[in-house]
Amino acid sequence: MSVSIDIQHAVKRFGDKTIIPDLSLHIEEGEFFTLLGSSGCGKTTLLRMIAGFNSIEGGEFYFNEKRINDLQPYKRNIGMVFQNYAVFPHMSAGKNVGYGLKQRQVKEPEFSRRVDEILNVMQIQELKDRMPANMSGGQQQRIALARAIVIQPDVLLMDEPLSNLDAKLRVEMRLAIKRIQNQFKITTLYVTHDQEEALSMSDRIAVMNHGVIQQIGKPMTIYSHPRNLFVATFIGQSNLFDAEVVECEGKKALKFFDGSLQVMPRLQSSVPVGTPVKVVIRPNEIDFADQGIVGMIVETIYLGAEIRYTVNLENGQTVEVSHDIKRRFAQNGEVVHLAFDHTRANAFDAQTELSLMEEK
Ligand SMILES: Nc1ncnc2c1ncn2[C@@H]1O[C@H](COP(=O)(O)OP(=O)(O)OP(=O)(O)O)[C@@H](O)[C@H]1O
Repeated sequence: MSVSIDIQHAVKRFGDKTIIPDLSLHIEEGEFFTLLGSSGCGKTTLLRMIAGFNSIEGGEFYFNEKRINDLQPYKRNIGMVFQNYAVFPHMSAGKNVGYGLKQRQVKEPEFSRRVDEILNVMQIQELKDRMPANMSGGQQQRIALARAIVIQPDVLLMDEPLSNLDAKLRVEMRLAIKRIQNQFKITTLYVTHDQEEALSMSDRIAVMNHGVIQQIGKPMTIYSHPRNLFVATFIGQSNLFDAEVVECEGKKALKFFDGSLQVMPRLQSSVPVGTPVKVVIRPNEIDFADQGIVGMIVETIYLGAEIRYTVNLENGQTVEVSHDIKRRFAQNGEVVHLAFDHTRANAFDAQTELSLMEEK
Protein backbone atom coordinates (compact mmCIF):
# COMPACT_ATOMS: atom_id res chain seq x y z
CA MET A 1 0.00 0.00 0.00
CA SER A 2 1.28 3.40 -0.98
CA VAL A 3 1.47 6.24 1.54
CA SER A 4 1.81 10.00 1.47
CA ILE A 5 5.00 11.52 2.86
CA ASP A 6 4.84 14.63 4.95
CA ILE A 7 7.95 16.44 6.13
CA GLN A 8 7.61 19.44 8.42
CA HIS A 9 10.52 21.72 9.28
CA ALA A 10 13.23 19.09 8.87
CA VAL A 11 16.69 20.05 10.16
CA LYS A 12 19.92 18.17 9.44
CA ARG A 13 23.30 18.92 10.97
CA PHE A 14 26.61 17.15 10.70
CA GLY A 15 28.64 18.46 13.67
CA ASP A 16 28.34 22.23 13.61
CA LYS A 17 27.52 22.27 9.89
CA THR A 18 23.84 22.76 9.03
CA ILE A 19 23.07 20.94 5.79
CA ILE A 20 19.28 21.38 5.86
CA PRO A 21 18.13 24.42 7.88
CA ASP A 22 14.32 24.09 7.63
CA LEU A 23 12.68 21.97 4.97
CA SER A 24 9.02 21.10 4.51
CA LEU A 25 7.35 19.16 1.74
CA HIS A 26 4.39 16.94 1.08
CA ILE A 27 4.39 14.05 -1.37
CA GLU A 28 1.04 12.64 -2.42
CA GLU A 29 0.22 8.97 -2.29
CA GLY A 30 1.36 7.35 -5.55
CA GLU A 31 3.21 10.44 -6.69
CA PHE A 32 6.55 10.42 -8.55
CA PHE A 33 8.39 13.24 -6.78
CA THR A 34 11.93 14.31 -7.63
CA LEU A 35 14.53 16.19 -5.62
CA LEU A 36 16.66 18.01 -8.16
CA GLY A 37 19.83 19.89 -7.28
CA SER A 38 23.53 20.07 -7.84
CA SER A 39 26.02 17.89 -6.02
CA GLY A 40 26.23 18.54 -2.29
CA CYS A 41 22.91 20.37 -1.92
CA GLY A 42 21.58 17.78 0.54
CA LYS A 43 19.38 15.53 -1.62
CA THR A 44 20.90 12.26 -0.45
CA THR A 45 20.96 13.51 3.12
CA LEU A 46 17.19 14.09 3.06
CA LEU A 47 16.56 10.73 1.40
CA ARG A 48 18.58 8.99 4.12
CA MET A 49 16.58 10.79 6.81
CA ILE A 50 13.39 9.41 5.29
CA ALA A 51 14.91 5.93 5.10
CA GLY A 52 16.06 6.10 8.71
CA PHE A 53 19.79 5.95 7.94
CA ASN A 54 20.49 9.50 9.13
CA SER A 55 19.68 11.06 12.47
CA ILE A 56 17.08 13.83 12.44
CA GLU A 57 18.07 17.04 14.23
CA GLY A 58 14.66 18.66 13.96
CA GLY A 59 11.24 18.43 12.39
CA GLU A 60 8.57 15.79 11.89
CA PHE A 61 8.43 12.99 9.33
CA TYR A 62 5.15 11.22 8.56
CA PHE A 63 4.00 8.35 6.34
CA ASN A 64 0.28 9.07 6.15
CA GLU A 65 -0.59 10.00 9.75
CA LYS A 66 2.13 7.82 11.23
CA ARG A 67 5.14 9.67 12.67
CA ILE A 68 8.27 7.79 11.58
CA ASN A 69 11.04 9.86 13.21
CA ASP A 70 11.90 7.11 15.66
CA LEU A 71 10.81 4.09 13.62
CA GLN A 72 13.56 1.54 12.86
CA PRO A 73 14.56 1.60 9.15
CA TYR A 74 13.42 -2.01 8.57
CA LYS A 75 9.98 -1.16 9.91
CA ARG A 76 9.41 1.64 7.40
CA ASN A 77 8.64 -0.71 4.50
CA ILE A 78 10.81 1.17 2.02
CA GLY A 79 12.27 -0.04 -1.26
CA MET A 80 15.58 1.53 -2.23
CA VAL A 81 17.58 1.75 -5.44
CA PHE A 82 21.04 3.32 -5.54
CA GLN A 83 23.49 4.47 -8.16
CA ASN A 84 25.82 1.52 -7.69
CA TYR A 85 23.20 -1.22 -8.28
CA ALA A 86 23.98 -2.93 -4.97
CA VAL A 87 22.85 -6.36 -6.18
CA PHE A 88 24.33 -9.31 -4.31
CA PRO A 89 27.15 -10.66 -6.53
CA HIS A 90 26.90 -14.25 -5.28
CA MET A 91 23.18 -14.61 -6.01
CA SER A 92 21.40 -15.18 -9.30
CA ALA A 93 18.99 -12.52 -10.53
CA GLY A 94 16.02 -14.56 -9.32
CA LYS A 95 17.57 -14.98 -5.84
CA ASN A 96 18.41 -11.29 -5.70
CA VAL A 97 14.84 -10.35 -6.52
CA GLY A 98 13.43 -12.84 -4.02
CA TYR A 99 15.73 -11.75 -1.19
CA GLY A 100 13.29 -9.34 0.45
CA LEU A 101 10.44 -11.84 0.18
CA LYS A 102 12.53 -14.50 1.90
CA GLN A 103 13.32 -12.11 4.73
CA ARG A 104 9.62 -11.45 5.07
CA GLN A 105 9.07 -15.22 5.16
CA VAL A 106 6.87 -15.31 2.10
CA LYS A 107 6.35 -19.00 1.32
CA GLU A 108 5.84 -20.96 -1.92
CA PRO A 109 3.91 -20.80 -4.17
CA GLU A 110 3.38 -17.10 -3.38
CA PHE A 111 7.16 -16.57 -3.39
CA SER A 112 7.74 -17.79 -6.96
CA ARG A 113 4.58 -16.16 -8.23
CA ARG A 114 5.70 -12.74 -7.05
CA VAL A 115 9.29 -13.11 -8.26
CA ASP A 116 8.10 -14.24 -11.70
CA GLU A 117 5.53 -11.49 -11.90
CA ILE A 118 8.04 -8.74 -11.26
CA LEU A 119 10.65 -10.27 -13.59
CA ASN A 120 7.96 -10.30 -16.25
CA VAL A 121 6.93 -6.73 -15.65
CA MET A 122 10.56 -5.64 -15.84
CA GLN A 123 11.03 -7.76 -18.96
CA ILE A 124 13.98 -9.64 -17.48
CA GLN A 125 12.52 -13.17 -17.22
CA GLU A 126 15.43 -14.58 -19.22
CA LEU A 127 17.93 -13.32 -16.62
CA LYS A 128 16.41 -15.29 -13.75
CA ASP A 129 19.27 -17.77 -13.38
CA ARG A 130 22.08 -15.48 -14.46
CA MET A 131 24.71 -14.13 -12.03
CA PRO A 132 25.27 -10.36 -11.77
CA ALA A 133 28.85 -10.65 -13.10
CA ASN A 134 27.37 -11.75 -16.42
CA MET A 135 24.93 -8.87 -16.69
CA SER A 136 25.21 -5.37 -18.11
CA GLY A 137 24.83 -2.32 -15.87
CA GLY A 138 21.33 -1.75 -17.20
CA GLN A 139 20.31 -5.34 -16.46
CA GLN A 140 21.75 -5.14 -12.94
CA GLN A 141 19.82 -1.95 -12.35
CA ARG A 142 16.61 -3.62 -13.52
CA ILE A 143 17.28 -6.40 -11.01
CA ALA A 144 17.86 -3.82 -8.28
CA LEU A 145 14.59 -2.10 -9.17
CA ALA A 146 12.70 -5.41 -9.29
CA ARG A 147 14.15 -6.32 -5.89
CA ALA A 148 12.99 -3.01 -4.43
CA ILE A 149 9.47 -3.28 -5.83
CA VAL A 150 8.72 -6.97 -5.25
CA ILE A 151 8.27 -6.42 -1.50
CA GLN A 152 5.42 -4.01 -2.27
CA PRO A 153 6.99 -1.12 -0.41
CA ASP A 154 4.95 1.82 0.88
CA VAL A 155 7.64 4.14 -0.47
CA LEU A 156 10.28 3.76 -3.17
CA LEU A 157 13.45 5.80 -2.71
CA MET A 158 15.82 6.12 -5.65
CA ASP A 159 19.17 7.88 -5.44
CA GLU A 160 20.68 8.68 -8.85
CA PRO A 161 19.81 5.17 -10.09
CA LEU A 162 20.77 5.90 -13.68
CA SER A 163 24.03 7.79 -13.20
CA ASN A 164 26.26 4.82 -13.95
CA LEU A 165 24.55 3.90 -17.20
CA ASP A 166 25.48 5.10 -20.67
CA ALA A 167 23.36 7.80 -22.29
CA LYS A 168 21.17 5.54 -24.43
CA LEU A 169 20.43 3.11 -21.64
CA ARG A 170 19.66 5.98 -19.30
CA VAL A 171 16.85 7.13 -21.58
CA GLU A 172 15.51 3.58 -21.92
CA MET A 173 15.59 3.04 -18.17
CA ARG A 174 13.77 6.32 -17.56
CA LEU A 175 10.86 4.93 -19.51
CA ALA A 176 11.06 1.56 -17.77
CA ILE A 177 11.05 3.14 -14.30
CA LYS A 178 8.24 5.51 -15.20
CA ARG A 179 6.15 2.64 -16.59
CA ILE A 180 6.64 0.49 -13.48
CA GLN A 181 5.94 3.38 -11.16
CA ASN A 182 2.74 4.12 -13.06
CA GLN A 183 1.66 0.52 -12.96
CA PHE A 184 2.25 0.03 -9.22
CA LYS A 185 1.56 3.62 -8.17
CA ILE A 186 4.18 3.45 -5.44
CA THR A 187 4.91 6.78 -3.81
CA THR A 188 8.37 7.51 -5.20
CA LEU A 189 11.06 9.92 -4.14
CA TYR A 190 13.70 10.19 -6.81
CA VAL A 191 17.00 12.03 -6.36
CA THR A 192 18.94 13.36 -9.32
CA HIS A 193 21.16 16.21 -10.49
CA ASP A 194 20.05 15.54 -14.09
CA GLN A 195 17.37 18.02 -15.06
CA GLU A 196 16.30 16.15 -18.17
CA GLU A 197 15.69 13.06 -16.08
CA ALA A 198 13.70 15.10 -13.58
CA LEU A 199 11.62 16.87 -16.24
CA SER A 200 10.83 13.70 -18.16
CA MET A 201 9.88 11.40 -15.27
CA SER A 202 8.36 13.40 -12.44
CA ASP A 203 4.84 14.32 -11.47
CA ARG A 204 6.41 17.14 -9.44
CA ILE A 205 9.93 18.38 -8.85
CA ALA A 206 11.52 20.16 -5.90
CA VAL A 207 14.55 22.19 -6.96
CA MET A 208 17.05 22.35 -4.07
CA ASN A 209 20.03 24.56 -3.38
CA HIS A 210 22.13 24.50 -0.19
CA GLY A 211 19.52 22.45 1.66
CA VAL A 212 16.73 24.88 0.79
CA ILE A 213 13.86 24.12 -1.59
CA GLN A 214 13.72 26.85 -4.21
CA GLN A 215 10.52 25.77 -5.94
CA ILE A 216 8.14 22.84 -6.01
CA GLY A 217 6.02 22.30 -9.10
CA LYS A 218 5.11 20.30 -12.15
CA PRO A 219 7.96 19.97 -14.68
CA MET A 220 6.35 22.43 -17.08
CA THR A 221 5.78 25.02 -14.37
CA ILE A 222 9.35 24.74 -13.12
CA TYR A 223 10.67 25.16 -16.66
CA SER A 224 8.36 27.89 -17.93
CA HIS A 225 7.57 29.80 -14.74
CA PRO A 226 10.64 29.62 -12.49
CA ARG A 227 9.98 31.52 -9.30
CA ASN A 228 13.51 32.81 -8.88
CA LEU A 229 16.71 33.34 -10.80
CA PHE A 230 18.36 30.23 -9.39
CA VAL A 231 15.65 27.92 -10.75
CA ALA A 232 15.59 29.78 -14.09
CA THR A 233 19.29 29.34 -14.68
CA PHE A 234 19.59 25.87 -13.14
CA ILE A 235 16.93 24.33 -15.37
CA GLY A 236 17.52 24.39 -19.10
CA GLN A 237 19.99 26.50 -21.01
CA SER A 238 19.47 30.20 -20.60
CA ASN A 239 20.75 33.62 -21.64
CA LEU A 240 20.84 36.30 -19.01
CA PHE A 241 20.34 40.03 -19.77
CA ASP A 242 20.38 43.12 -17.59
CA ALA A 243 17.47 45.45 -18.31
CA GLU A 244 15.27 48.11 -16.76
CA VAL A 245 11.49 48.35 -16.53
CA VAL A 246 10.04 51.18 -18.63
CA GLU A 247 6.64 52.15 -19.93
CA CYS A 248 6.08 52.08 -23.67
CA GLU A 249 2.76 53.24 -25.15
CA GLY A 250 0.99 52.46 -21.90
CA LYS A 251 2.46 48.96 -21.63
CA LYS A 252 5.22 47.58 -19.41
CA ALA A 253 8.40 47.01 -21.37
CA LEU A 254 12.08 46.27 -20.80
CA LYS A 255 14.86 48.53 -21.93
CA PHE A 256 18.18 46.85 -22.66
CA PHE A 257 21.74 48.20 -22.53
CA ASP A 258 21.61 49.44 -26.12
CA GLY A 259 18.32 51.28 -25.63
CA SER A 260 16.26 48.67 -27.48
CA LEU A 261 12.83 47.94 -26.07
CA GLN A 262 10.85 44.78 -25.62
CA VAL A 263 7.21 44.83 -24.55
CA MET A 264 6.53 42.36 -21.70
CA PRO A 265 2.78 41.80 -21.26
CA ARG A 266 3.29 39.20 -18.53
CA LEU A 267 5.27 41.52 -16.26
CA GLN A 268 3.44 42.18 -12.97
CA SER A 269 1.59 45.48 -13.24
CA SER A 270 2.84 46.54 -9.80
CA VAL A 271 6.54 46.56 -10.80
CA PRO A 272 7.68 50.21 -10.69
CA VAL A 273 9.23 51.85 -13.74
CA GLY A 274 13.01 52.03 -13.27
CA THR A 275 13.33 48.63 -11.52
CA PRO A 276 16.56 46.90 -12.58
CA VAL A 277 15.86 43.36 -13.70
CA LYS A 278 17.58 40.23 -14.94
CA VAL A 279 15.90 38.69 -17.95
CA VAL A 280 16.25 34.98 -18.66
CA ILE A 281 15.64 33.81 -22.20
CA ARG A 282 16.09 30.30 -23.53
CA PRO A 283 18.06 29.87 -26.77
CA ASN A 284 14.97 28.71 -28.68
CA GLU A 285 12.96 31.74 -27.60
CA ILE A 286 15.07 34.24 -29.51
CA ASP A 287 14.25 35.26 -33.06
CA PHE A 288 16.22 37.10 -35.70
CA ALA A 289 14.00 40.09 -36.49
CA ASP A 290 13.93 43.60 -37.98
CA GLN A 291 14.39 45.26 -34.61
CA GLY A 292 15.98 44.39 -31.28
CA ILE A 293 19.45 44.07 -29.80
CA VAL A 294 22.08 44.06 -32.52
CA GLY A 295 24.65 41.29 -32.66
CA MET A 296 26.89 39.36 -34.99
CA ILE A 297 26.79 35.63 -35.54
CA VAL A 298 30.23 34.24 -34.71
CA GLU A 299 29.51 30.53 -34.68
CA THR A 300 26.94 28.21 -36.21
CA ILE A 301 26.62 24.59 -35.18
CA TYR A 302 24.47 22.19 -37.14
CA LEU A 303 22.81 19.62 -34.87
CA GLY A 304 20.47 17.80 -37.22
CA ALA A 305 17.04 18.98 -36.12
CA GLU A 306 18.29 22.37 -34.95
CA ILE A 307 20.99 24.93 -35.57
CA ARG A 308 22.80 26.67 -32.73
CA TYR A 309 24.14 30.16 -33.19
CA THR A 310 26.53 32.05 -30.98
CA VAL A 311 25.91 35.78 -31.30
CA ASN A 312 28.26 38.47 -29.98
CA LEU A 313 26.69 41.71 -28.75
CA GLU A 314 28.24 45.16 -28.73
CA ASN A 315 28.66 45.07 -24.95
CA GLY A 316 30.81 41.96 -25.24
CA GLN A 317 28.08 39.58 -24.11
CA THR A 318 27.59 36.26 -25.89
CA VAL A 319 24.12 34.94 -26.62
CA GLU A 320 23.15 31.40 -27.56
CA VAL A 321 20.30 31.04 -30.04
CA SER A 322 18.81 27.81 -31.33
CA HIS A 323 16.48 27.54 -34.30
CA ASP A 324 14.57 24.76 -35.91
CA ILE A 325 16.33 23.56 -39.06
CA LYS A 326 13.29 24.54 -41.14
CA ARG A 327 13.95 28.24 -40.53
CA ARG A 328 16.13 30.46 -42.69
CA PHE A 329 19.77 29.53 -42.23
CA ALA A 330 21.90 32.47 -41.08
CA GLN A 331 25.63 32.65 -41.75
CA ASN A 332 28.68 33.41 -39.65
CA GLY A 333 29.46 37.13 -39.84
CA GLU A 334 25.82 38.07 -40.42
CA VAL A 335 24.53 41.01 -38.36
CA VAL A 336 21.20 40.18 -36.73
CA HIS A 337 18.62 41.80 -34.45
CA LEU A 338 17.53 39.68 -31.51
CA ALA A 339 13.84 39.68 -30.58
CA PHE A 340 12.47 37.65 -27.71
CA ASP A 341 9.35 35.62 -27.43
CA HIS A 342 7.86 37.90 -24.76
CA THR A 343 5.30 35.28 -23.79
CA ARG A 344 8.12 33.03 -22.65
CA ALA A 345 10.89 35.28 -21.39
CA ASN A 346 11.09 35.66 -17.61
CA ALA A 347 12.21 38.73 -15.69
CA PHE A 348 13.54 38.74 -12.12
CA ASP A 349 14.14 41.56 -9.67
CA ALA A 350 17.89 42.18 -9.89
CA GLN A 351 18.09 42.55 -6.12
CA THR A 352 15.79 39.90 -4.66
CA GLU A 353 16.15 37.57 -7.69
CA LEU A 354 12.42 36.76 -7.39
CA SER A 355 10.21 36.45 -10.45
CA LEU A 356 8.38 39.59 -11.57
CA MET A 357 6.06 37.73 -13.92
CA GLU A 358 2.31 37.35 -13.41
CA GLU A 359 1.27 33.86 -12.38
CA LYS A 360 -0.06 31.87 -15.31
N1 LIG B 1 28.16 11.69 7.17
C1 LIG B 1 28.44 12.97 6.88
N2 LIG B 1 29.21 13.70 7.69
C2 LIG B 1 29.50 15.00 7.42
N3 LIG B 1 29.04 15.66 6.34
C3 LIG B 1 28.25 14.98 5.47
C4 LIG B 1 27.90 13.60 5.71
N4 LIG B 1 27.10 13.21 4.69
C5 LIG B 1 26.95 14.27 3.87
N5 LIG B 1 27.62 15.34 4.34
C6 LIG B 1 27.67 16.69 3.73
O1 LIG B 1 26.34 17.13 3.54
C7 LIG B 1 26.24 17.87 2.34
C8 LIG B 1 25.13 17.32 1.48
O2 LIG B 1 25.50 16.05 1.00
P1 LIG B 1 24.53 15.13 0.15
O3 LIG B 1 25.22 13.84 -0.14
O4 LIG B 1 23.21 15.07 0.81
O5 LIG B 1 24.40 15.97 -1.18
P2 LIG B 1 23.71 15.58 -2.53
O6 LIG B 1 22.86 16.74 -2.91
O7 LIG B 1 23.03 14.27 -2.42
O8 LIG B 1 24.91 15.49 -3.51
P3 LIG B 1 25.53 14.23 -4.24
O9 LIG B 1 24.68 14.07 -5.47
O10 LIG B 1 26.93 14.67 -4.54
O11 LIG B 1 25.44 13.10 -3.28
C9 LIG B 1 27.59 17.86 1.69
O12 LIG B 1 28.24 19.06 1.99
C10 LIG B 1 28.28 16.68 2.36
O13 LIG B 1 29.66 16.90 2.41
